[in-house]
Amino acid sequence: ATPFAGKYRIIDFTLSNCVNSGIYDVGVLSQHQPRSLHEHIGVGKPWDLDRLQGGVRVLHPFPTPDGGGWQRGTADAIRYHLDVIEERPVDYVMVLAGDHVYKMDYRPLLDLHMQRGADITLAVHSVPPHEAYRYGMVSVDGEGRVTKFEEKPRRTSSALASMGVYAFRKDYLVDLLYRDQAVDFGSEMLPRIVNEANVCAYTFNGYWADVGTVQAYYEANIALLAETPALDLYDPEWVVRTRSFERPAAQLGAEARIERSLLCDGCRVDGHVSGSVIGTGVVVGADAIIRDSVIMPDSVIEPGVVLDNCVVDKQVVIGRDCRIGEGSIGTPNAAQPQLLNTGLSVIGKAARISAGHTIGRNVVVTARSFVDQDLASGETF
Ligand SMILES: Nc1ncnc2c1ncn2[C@@H]1O[C@H](COP(=O)(O)OP(=O)(O)O[C@H]2O[C@H](CO)[C@@H](O)[C@H](O)[C@H]2O)[C@@H](O)[C@H]1O
Repeated sequence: ATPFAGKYRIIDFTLSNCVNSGIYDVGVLSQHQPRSLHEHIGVGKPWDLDRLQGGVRVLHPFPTPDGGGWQRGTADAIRYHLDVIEERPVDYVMVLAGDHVYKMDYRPLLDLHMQRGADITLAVHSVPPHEAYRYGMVSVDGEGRVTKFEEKPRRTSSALASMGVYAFRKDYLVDLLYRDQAVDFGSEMLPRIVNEANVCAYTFNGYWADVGTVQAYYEANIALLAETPALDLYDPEWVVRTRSFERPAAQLGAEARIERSLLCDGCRVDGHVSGSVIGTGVVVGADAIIRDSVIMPDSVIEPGVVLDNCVVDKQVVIGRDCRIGEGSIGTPNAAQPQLLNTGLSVIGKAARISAGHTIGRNVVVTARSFVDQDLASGETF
């Protein structure tokens, strides 16, 4: 449910792909902090998923008599709710990641899956060699059959990443989850079952970003500011739907300057914004400067603040004249290895930073904290 591109949530992309592909029966598996996901999805109205038959439902983990209650991976999460799948009169089930930004019609993938009579069809996307360590890497024979699956290899000769988008024959999925107690598709099941099952690959060439790290999240937001972004959010043929609240138009003061940025409804800007994504309802005070940053909805940047290379979560207040994102880019953040050397500073949800402080790069301020001091590059507060 993390905001993306100022007015969307990341889950909107997958839900919109479903309905734009004619899939109207969707379960959303949640685990961590499900409340905002629940509030966002509600009964599914924005996606036309508020239905008596099918529609969308959020599926939680629950305690079981044998001590279960916490899903240990993607396969385990589906095993918990297997009865929901079993009771459906369908032949095919798609399993989709919820933290990806992409516009994909799943129908050609399903067509291929049916034509080939596959047990599983994996959507694959080419990635550069230095990113292979983040993905399940797939080798495919001349007929499109997956011959090898290596989860997050250090080295590989394959350039095709599994997108974490799977089509299953329902009977195969149900049987697999009963007989195989592995908890994760990518790290445990797929490397094994490519040898015994009919696993096919479907190549997707469109824009696709797994935004599961802060760096990838930031880059995917900033990529929207290109003259012709790879991800077109203005395409009337593929509308990305979201739950939006009625907000007044964005308002710019007499001294405001905005360049190469996205500005959402309900904003009030009096300062200078460049190369940034400014979410719904954000306030940018006079003489504030925001550069190359992502500001999520309803945060307040008070007058005179300077922000560089920041990701600011929702409902944050940054007090007057603070300077964030200064100093050496290379100072590593020991507690947050994924931020190492990215140079980004991250301010967590509803944090308060009192006036006049200087905060360096690679800094993480955790959600709801109150910062009343300077923070050097690489610190976590
Ligand atoms: N217990 C749980 N309950 C509900 N949802 C859960 C869950 N555990 C994970 N998920 C969701 O499943 C998706 C993928 O999960 P992970 O983050 O564990 O895998 P990762 O992205 O590292 O690799 C995976 O995705 C990449 C593509 O991004 C593939 O290349 C790789 O093979 C594959 O393992 C995410 O949307 C995540 O939120």
